[in-house]
Amino acid sequence: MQNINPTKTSSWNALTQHKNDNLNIAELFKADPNRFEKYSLQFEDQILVDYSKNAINEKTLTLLRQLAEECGLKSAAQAMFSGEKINRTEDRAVLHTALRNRSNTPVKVDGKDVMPEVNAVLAKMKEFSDRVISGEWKGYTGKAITDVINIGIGGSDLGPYMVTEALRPYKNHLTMHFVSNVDGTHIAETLKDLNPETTLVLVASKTFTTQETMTNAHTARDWLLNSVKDESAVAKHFVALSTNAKEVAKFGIDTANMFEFWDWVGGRYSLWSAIGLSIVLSIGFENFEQLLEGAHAMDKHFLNTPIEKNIPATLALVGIWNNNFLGAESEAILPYDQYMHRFAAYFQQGNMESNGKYVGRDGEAVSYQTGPIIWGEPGTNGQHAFYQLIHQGTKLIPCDFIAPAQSHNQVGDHHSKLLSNFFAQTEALAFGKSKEVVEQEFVQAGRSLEEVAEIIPFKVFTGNKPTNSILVQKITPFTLGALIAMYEHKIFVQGVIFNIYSFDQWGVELGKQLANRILPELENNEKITSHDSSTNGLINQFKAWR
Ligand SMILES: O=P(O)(O)OC[C@H]1O[C@](O)(CO)[C@@H](O)[C@@H]1O
Repeated sequence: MQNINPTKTSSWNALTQHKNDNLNIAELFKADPNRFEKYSLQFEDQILVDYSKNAINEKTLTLLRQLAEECGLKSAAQAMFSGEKINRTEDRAVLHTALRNRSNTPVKVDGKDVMPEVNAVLAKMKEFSDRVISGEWKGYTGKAITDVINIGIGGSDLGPYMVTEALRPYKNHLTMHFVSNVDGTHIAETLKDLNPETTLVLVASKTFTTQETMTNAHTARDWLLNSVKDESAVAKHFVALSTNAKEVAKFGIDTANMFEFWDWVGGRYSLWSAIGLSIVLSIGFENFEQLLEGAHAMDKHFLNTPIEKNIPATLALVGIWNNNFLGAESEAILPYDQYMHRFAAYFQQGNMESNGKYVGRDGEAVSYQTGPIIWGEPGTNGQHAFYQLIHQGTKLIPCDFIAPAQSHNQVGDHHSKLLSNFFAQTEALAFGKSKEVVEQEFVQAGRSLEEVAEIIPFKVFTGNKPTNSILVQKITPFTLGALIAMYEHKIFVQGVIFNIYSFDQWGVELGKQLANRILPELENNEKITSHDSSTNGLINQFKAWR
């Protein structure tokens, strides 16, 4: 991938000037009755992306598209899809798109087509999951599996957990559990009600060396062996999802029970790989295939659609406008769908671990903002918690509102009420409420303006808060796959323009290193003096109190 400092492009300069036009969303709507038609896009007649409620006009979009071109977006996308080693700092290709390459066209890494291996692992996942779901796979004492625990963290947890929750309406009889935290409470609370004879444990770890996961996996293994007291039981109750056969064997899992993936799958992009086995066990292989199909359809859209109609690219560019020119520091993802309650958490890792970088592709510190802070919660819960600040605070927080038109649970008028909130919020954020309207409302309520003069300012909403509305016909495996891929590509486009390496994560290493240094210091009662005074003080107080 090329090394292009975005701030040195002519479009960046022009965008900086254009910011001074101080676009106002309400005025833009007043001036153009066709704004929705112009600034909304449809995907396969199932996903509508309305980005019209942003402070953008034709000039903004033209300049942003020019920026993408000047930063080499097209060739970068080709490079990723064709297996070039765009993850330079780890010398790896980035091919989560190959995992869902339903067209099965060859994709080469170092001259070797990866598709036969991808298909072989998918076939193994199908065969295994069919046996577990049907009850043919028996535990050590001959009983069928009733519960599955996925032990993993980060990308080996967030993706599978988010998807199994989002697709709960498709799930079968198996009960899924996800254990990620090294806090013993997580595994203890999970194992408390489970029967080892009917529990299957998936140890999900790309590296198979992650402290949290390996600690939880050993605890689960001890729990099983305490109950059945025969090492051979492990083969019936433990499988590994990993790239590291050597460590899997060391742990005691037969590599026949290992579902492989490869170093060209980034952890936070791995739910499409063997890491998705918990998804397959939860909703069946055919539904998992639909998830892959949806993502593949979005991949093709991203790769082949001109930038004017390209959904991930458009969302990325509008995001850059808000982040780099209007000064927004964060972005909220707000699903109006209870099943999608982990969607924001999933893309917190997806986006922040990818684009939370301060060093550009030239090895120098960048002089501009890179990835935004991602946060969010499901719809109306957020309204009663943090929306106050989005509406009337001093910070600009662009929001993505996501909602299904059809609910999986048609309970009374719940869905109309939910969606009325979904529509109302973006309208309120964009258009606000002027002083005149506040006064009018008081007058209509029979109050005199003198009497209420003091409180009027507090009731004014300035509006002009940017939002995207993403309306999905129904959350199905296919549309969910497409939605996830849409956000993945948005992150990719932004990383290209930020001129950073989006697929490494060196920033998580220092904390891990220091924790490994501190761990032995906690194993005795000696006073610690090897750190700064704060860290020494905290460790010593911990030792006194434990
Ligand atoms: O799958 P593994 O190797 O256990 O890693 C888990 C997570 O840890 C990280 O490396 C960050 O600590 C993530 O990128 C990854 O998703």
